[in-house]
Amino acid sequence: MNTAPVAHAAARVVDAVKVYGSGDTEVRALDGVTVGFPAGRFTAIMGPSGSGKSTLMHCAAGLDTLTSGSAAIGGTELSTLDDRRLTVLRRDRVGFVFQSFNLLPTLTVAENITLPLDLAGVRGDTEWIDALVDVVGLRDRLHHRPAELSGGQQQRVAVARAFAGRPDVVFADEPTGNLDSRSGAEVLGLLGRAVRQMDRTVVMVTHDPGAAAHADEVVFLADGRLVDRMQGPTAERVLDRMKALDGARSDVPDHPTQGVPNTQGVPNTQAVPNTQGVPS
Ligand SMILES: Nc1ncnc2c1ncn2[C@@H]1O[C@H](COP(=O)(O)OP(=O)(O)OP(=O)(O)O)[C@@H](O)[C@H]1O
Repeated sequence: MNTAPVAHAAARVVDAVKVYGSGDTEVRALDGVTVGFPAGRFTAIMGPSGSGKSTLMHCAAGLDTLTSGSAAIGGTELSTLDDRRLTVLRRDRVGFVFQSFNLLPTLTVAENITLPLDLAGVRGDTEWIDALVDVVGLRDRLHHRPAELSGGQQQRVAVARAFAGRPDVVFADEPTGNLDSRSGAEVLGLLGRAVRQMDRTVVMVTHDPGAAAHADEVVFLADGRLVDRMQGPTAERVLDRMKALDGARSDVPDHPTQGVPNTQGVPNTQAVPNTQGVPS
């Protein structure tokens, strides 16, 4: 498996290690992950519960720091930034979409979309924002407040807000977790369109093979390690891969040195399970 950083990565981590706690309570959430998220692509991060997906996303996005290794956004090493510069980088160069929408209830749809720009004191590119409003299909809702919208519409506002400042990369953490399947598919379609039609970059954590199938590529984590990458995923292939990872994990107590089965025929050099940090 090729784990070298991608040349034109919008974001990447190299030899990423994240350890929570110490001594008996130590959890090695990331155990030497090297992965690049290519610019202009939609990448999904999948893996069993507790495999380190959220930790990887948070560290790659500058929301949390690594214990060792490095993380970069668009060529800027995050470890070289003090807190103020890191805050500015997150504000100006990273967009976020969370499961819980995180809209401000007192602001209108239009105000929520431009909030990051308003906080930064910049006007933003009005043509770009206008185009975004059409892409997310909210033109007739611009003066509504979040409570007057469906969950799917609220998440579409959050998607528009994430892209409003043309960030280097948008990180989405289970963006369809609170949506019914139809609204979820709409939001995933939007993320895909933003990447393919508007040349954006998206990195999405998901549990859902159907959601991952909207991505260009899926990276799989198991026990804090990168164990596989899949180009052009389908829900069926992702599901098969996840079943293999889950099966491997349940084998861990009996076979502590056994690697994760690899159904893709890809050499699997990093697949020794980490028995630390695996929730029961
Ligand atoms: N703040 C924390 N303190 C201690 N341990 C943590 C902390 N955050 C995460 N962990 C542990 O790190 C490991 C990876 O957690 P993480 O949330 O990244 O996994 P995940 O793949 O996103 O899981 P899920 O799919 O269940 O959301 C788990 O064993 C988890 O219990």
